[in-house]
Amino acid sequence: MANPSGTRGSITHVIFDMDGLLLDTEKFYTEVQEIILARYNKTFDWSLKAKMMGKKAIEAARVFVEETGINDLLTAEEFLVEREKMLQNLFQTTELMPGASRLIRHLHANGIPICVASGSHRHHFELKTQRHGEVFSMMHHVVLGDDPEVKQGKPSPDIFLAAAKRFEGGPVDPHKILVFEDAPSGVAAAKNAGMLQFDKQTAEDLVACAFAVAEVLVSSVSCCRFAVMVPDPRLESSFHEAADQVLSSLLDFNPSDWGLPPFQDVSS
Ligand SMILES: O=P(O)(O)OC[C@H](O)CO
Ligand SMILES: [Mg+2]
Repeated sequence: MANPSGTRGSITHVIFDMDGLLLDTEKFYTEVQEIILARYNKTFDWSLKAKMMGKKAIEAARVFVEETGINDLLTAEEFLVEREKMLQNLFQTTELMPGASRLIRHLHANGIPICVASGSHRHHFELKTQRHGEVFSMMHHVVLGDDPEVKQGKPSPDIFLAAAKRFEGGPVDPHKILVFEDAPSGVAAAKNAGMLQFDKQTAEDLVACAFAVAEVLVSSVSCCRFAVMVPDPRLESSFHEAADQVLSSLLDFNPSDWGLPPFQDVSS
C-alpha cells in the first residue's frame, strides 16, 4: 500500500466522495444496470462495476455499452434515458453510509473545512441528498460532475483540483488534504490531482511545479495527496493498492491517524 508513513499528521482539509462513500447509492446503480443487462441475456459483474463507479454519467454509460458488447443495440445516451426513471425513484430513498454522519459532524464541529467532490450531476445530487440536508449543509462547498471546471470525470484530477481550489484561501497544499473515496477511479483522480495541484500561471508556480515533479521522480511516488479508501467488499483487492489507508467502514476511521482531532464519543 502506498502509505507515506510519518507524513500523515498534517491534514487540515477533507474532501469526501459521495456515492458509495457518504451515501448508499452505488447499490441503486448496480440494481438498475442488472435489470437492463438482463434484457440482453447478460449479467452485470464487479469487474465492470469497478470500471464504471465514480465516473460522470455519460462516461460510465459508454463503458457499460462497450464492455458488455450491447453498443450496437443500445447507445450510451439511450442507456442513460432507459435507467433514469428507475434511478430517480430509488435515489429518493437514499440512506447515509454507516459512520458518515458521525464523521461529518465531528469534523465540522472541530472547524475542519470539508467538501464534496462527486461525479454525480446536480439533478441527481438534489434527489440523493434531499433527506440529508443537515449533514450536507456542513460542507464548505460541493463540486459535481456537471460543474464547468470538471471537463473530464474521475480518474481525471479535474474535480479534486476544483475542490481544493474552492476552500477559503485555496488552493490548499495537497499534503494537507485527505480524500475519502470508494472507487478505484476516485483514488486515482485524487492521486493525479496531488501531482498536478499547482496552477502553472506564474513563474513562482512554475518553480513550485518543477519542485513537485522532481519530488515525484526522486521518491518514485506517483502523487502527493492522501486517500483513504472505503471500498465495497466485492471490489477486487488489487484496487486497494493505490490508497494510503483502506477501511471496511467509515466507522473504523481514526482521525488521530491523520493528525485530526480525535472522536470524543465511542458510539457511531
Ligand atoms: O462516487 P461519486 O460520488 O463520484 O459518484 C459517481 C457516480 O454518480 C456514481 O458512481
Ligand atoms: Mg464514489
